Amino acid sequence: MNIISNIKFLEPRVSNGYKNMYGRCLVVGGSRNMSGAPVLSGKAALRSGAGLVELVVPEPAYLPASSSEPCYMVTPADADRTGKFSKDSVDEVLASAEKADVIAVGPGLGIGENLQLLISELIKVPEFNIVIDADGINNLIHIPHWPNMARANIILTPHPGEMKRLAASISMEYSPDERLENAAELSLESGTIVVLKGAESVVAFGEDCYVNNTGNPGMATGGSGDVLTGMSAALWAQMQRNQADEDQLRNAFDAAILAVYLHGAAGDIAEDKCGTAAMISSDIIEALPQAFRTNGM
Ligand SMILES: NC(=O)C1=CN([C@@H]2O[C@H](COP(=O)(O)OP(=O)(O)OC[C@H]3O[C@@H](n4cnc5c(N)ncnc54)[C@H](O)[C@@H]3O)[C@@H](O)[C@H]2O)[C@@H](O)CC1
Ligand SMILES: Nc1ncnc2c1ncn2[C@@H]1O[C@H](COP(=O)(O)OP(=O)(O)O)[C@@H](O)[C@H]1O
Repeated sequence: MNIISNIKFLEPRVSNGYKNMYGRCLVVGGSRNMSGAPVLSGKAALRSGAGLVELVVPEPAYLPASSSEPCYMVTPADADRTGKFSKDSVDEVLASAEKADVIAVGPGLGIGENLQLLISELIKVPEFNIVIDADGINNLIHIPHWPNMARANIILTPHPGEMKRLAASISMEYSPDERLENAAELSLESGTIVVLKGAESVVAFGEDCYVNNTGNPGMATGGSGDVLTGMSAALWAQMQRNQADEDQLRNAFDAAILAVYLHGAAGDIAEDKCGTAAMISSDIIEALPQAFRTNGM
């Protein structure tokens, strides 16, 4: 195991920079009763510097998502009777995905066969860079032999409950107390970057592991993982644009480390302002500008 402590920050923007230089992020998520989750991811992606952010959500989530923030674009897609993405929506989502530098999939998606089809179509595409979180993970585990099927570059961001399910899906031993070992093994077995969330989140790229020291228990509130998802996508989009390095998984690793660090730093700023009990996920997004500025970005 190699413990990594180096954090790569974003390069300063060039004076003649324009939005396309800073990456286009797509958030694929939402359902009738979880329209807030992709909104949190989309807002966090904007506040983390993505040049363009698009949300694609099933039709019942379109109005709440589009009225929550004017700075991202929202595309409605076909929904089934339960208010989740339908089978017909898969091609609509793929059309948006082809335009994106990084795709974040999962927040508020729900679980079902159509969603498993959607995820399997996304992970098959070698050119795609994908952050898979929340119900993205809860669907991924139902796709037989998913690590063999995956050709895209992938960051997985499980909380400990999701980590346990991911481990079971590939017949991997799981022990809640061995966080570094679990994250490293899942990364090696699946060829993905793994962010195992919780106090002292672990980011693993095979045997290379980073252990985070920012954040606090006030972040144990609904939606704070959705914020991290949007941040990871935005930082990855900017890092791939700013580096000649073609190794997308290395870029993804650097982006995931920076995202986890800044997410915790913003959580600490929100805690100073609100306290641990009263803070909510939106407070973490509000604290992002200060977290970026404190770190010279
Ligand atoms: N405003 C919204 O629309 C929100 C939507 N959300 C969405 O709700 C969906 C379900 O996410 P959940 O995480 O609630 O559901 P999950 O079913 O993934 O997780 C809940 C279960 O997992 C286990 N678990 C969760 N966190 C754990 C931890 N830290 N340690 C150990 N076990 C743990 C527990 O057994 C728990 O009952 C996702 O799509 C998510 O994006 C949530 O993020 C909350 C906010
Ligand atoms: N005690 C804690 N200390 C530091 N960070 C925490 C703590 N509790 C939760 N977090 C962070 O908050 C986020 C919670 O994510 P997650 O469990 O996916 O929530 P949700 O599904 O509601 O969005 C993770 O990034 C996690 O690392």
